[in-house]
Amino acid sequence: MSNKVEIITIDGPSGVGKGTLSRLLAQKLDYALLDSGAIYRLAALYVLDHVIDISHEQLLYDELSQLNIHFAIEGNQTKAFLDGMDVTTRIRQEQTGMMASKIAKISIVRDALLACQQAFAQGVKGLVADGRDMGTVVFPNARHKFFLEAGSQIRAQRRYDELIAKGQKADFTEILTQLEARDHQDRNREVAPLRPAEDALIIDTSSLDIDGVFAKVYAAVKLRNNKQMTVAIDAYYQLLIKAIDQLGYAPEFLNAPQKIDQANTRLLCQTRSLFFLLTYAGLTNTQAANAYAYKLYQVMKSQYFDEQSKAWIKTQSSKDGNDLYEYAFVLFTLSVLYGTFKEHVISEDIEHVNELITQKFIADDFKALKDQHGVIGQNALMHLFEAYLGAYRHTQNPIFKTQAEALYQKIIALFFDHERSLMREYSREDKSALFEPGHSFEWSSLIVEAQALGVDVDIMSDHIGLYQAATKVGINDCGFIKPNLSHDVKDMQYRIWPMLEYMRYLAMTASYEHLDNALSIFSTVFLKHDLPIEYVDSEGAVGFDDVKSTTGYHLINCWQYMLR
Ligand SMILES: Nc1ncnc2c1ncn2[C@@H]1O[C@H](COP(=O)(O)OP(=O)(O)O)[C@@H](O)[C@H]1O
Ligand SMILES: Nc1ccn([C@H]2C[C@H](O)[C@@H](COP(=O)(O)OP(=O)(O)O)O2)c(=O)n1
Repeated sequence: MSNKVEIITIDGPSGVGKGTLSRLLAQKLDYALLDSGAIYRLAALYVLDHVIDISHEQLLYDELSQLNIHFAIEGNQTKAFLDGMDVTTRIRQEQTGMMASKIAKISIVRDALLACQQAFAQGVKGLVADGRDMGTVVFPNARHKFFLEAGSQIRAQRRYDELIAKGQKADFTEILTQLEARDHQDRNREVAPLRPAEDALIIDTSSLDIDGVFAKVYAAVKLRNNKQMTVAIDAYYQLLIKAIDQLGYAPEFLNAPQKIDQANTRLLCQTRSLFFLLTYAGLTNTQAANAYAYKLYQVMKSQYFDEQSKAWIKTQSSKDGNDLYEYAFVLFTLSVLYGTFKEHVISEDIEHVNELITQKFIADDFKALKDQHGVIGQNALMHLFEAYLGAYRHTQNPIFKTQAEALYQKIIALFFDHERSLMREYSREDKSALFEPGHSFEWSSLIVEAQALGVDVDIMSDHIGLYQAATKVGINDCGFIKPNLSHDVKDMQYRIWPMLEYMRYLAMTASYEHLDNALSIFSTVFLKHDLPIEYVDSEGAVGFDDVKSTTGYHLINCWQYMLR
């Protein structure tokens, strides 16, 4: 982001807690504070005091763009002044608020007050901006955007309690009616209506107290500024593009492309690297990353797509020979690619690979997989489910929603262990069945994502239960969440990807406290020289100091939710 001043925008309806939160944040971070509502209220008071005809737009613009206002901090109160007069109490009266909301609908008024609001970001190291359109209009490039929500009853109750606490008279019904009228006016106006910016984090404060809201927002700001993760992602990106420049495709071992063998050209590396590049480009606005992604797409297609039969074929086998796994990644990656480039040819590719998967695996109820392995890899089906979600998200084609729902039912029947509340690794009733916590974390995230997309995942919608069960396994059996590496665990149990999947779920569900903690463990254990390292042994030593192309997928997937 080009902005050097760190700007945090807090938008939302009346009584949701914007002002309270903004003050706390500004204090904690030692940033300046913009209460834009107060500016609209000062303008409203000016209009009321001078009996200005608000239908006379030119007059309104001339007067309001010259408004003589200032704020002064006295004790723990911010006082507002209009033409040198202290009007702190008067601007808080509801009739002033109502007039503020009324003039706020007029486009020319918003124009007149824009420069005055933006000026708050000058000459300060940081700014917390509280209002209705801070993230959408006034500071669209702000680094951190939040939108607070809460039901109108709750918000009216807060206002009521506030007035009673101040010893003032209050009528709940009247407060509620006025608040809803103002909400309606603010949300439905044509110019700069109250709505969350696309990149804002929406926080429902209904069941959170002030400390709870503050903790969430403060932690989210800290996470977004998490330098180590950002540095690791950038280092990974540099390594990846260097390898592509050298070889023309994505190799399996990014830091040792000399380890080239047949497997290095496999489809999977191309898809995951492509996903990394596209997501990286989206998050950092690096156009070159998109160009590399497109290049890999062409490599992938020239090597693995048969123009004559219009089929994706595998010319080289992956390590585990699990075709579906790779095809699922092709479908997933092509969907994200389509989301970026919107090319017809990519949507045709999506159709081809979807057709192939349906014919080769779904039509015979995965018999081909069973014959091949005796067991069905839960992981391959999970990635197919993920691919259907991605395809539905990026193409909006309802067929993928239907496919996702059908597959989900199938997977739950095959793999969900109701007793342990975990996903089993193998389909057969095998006593040695594995419970890989990393995959259960991935499942937890996928359920959250499916729910957000409106995909029916009712059969096992309890992602929290799944996450908790997986956390227990993760700590007790694998130990990867623990910072202390000296206790007795099997070698190679500290793997980077389950840790990243654990963190992705925490980021998706905004469990910031745990995430912050996990991140510090992650950066001390898994980052060496800023690069994400695959394995650490039970002594805490780096087992494999490889940087694998597959890690990029987990890394960027986690990061993208940390930034939301
Ligand atoms: N999360 C919360 N839980 C309970 N009360 C809150 C919360 N946030 C704010 N309040 C109280 O609600 C009232 C309105 O908050 P305020 O910050 O003025 O809202 P806004 O600026 O969005 O209109 C205040 O009395 C404040 O102390
Ligand atoms: N950025 C802003 C801030 C306030 N307004 C308008 C709409 C609001 O109803 C009024 C009063 O805002 P204020 O934030 O003081 O209101 P509350 O404290 O939330 O009740 O001003 C706006 O349109 N844009």
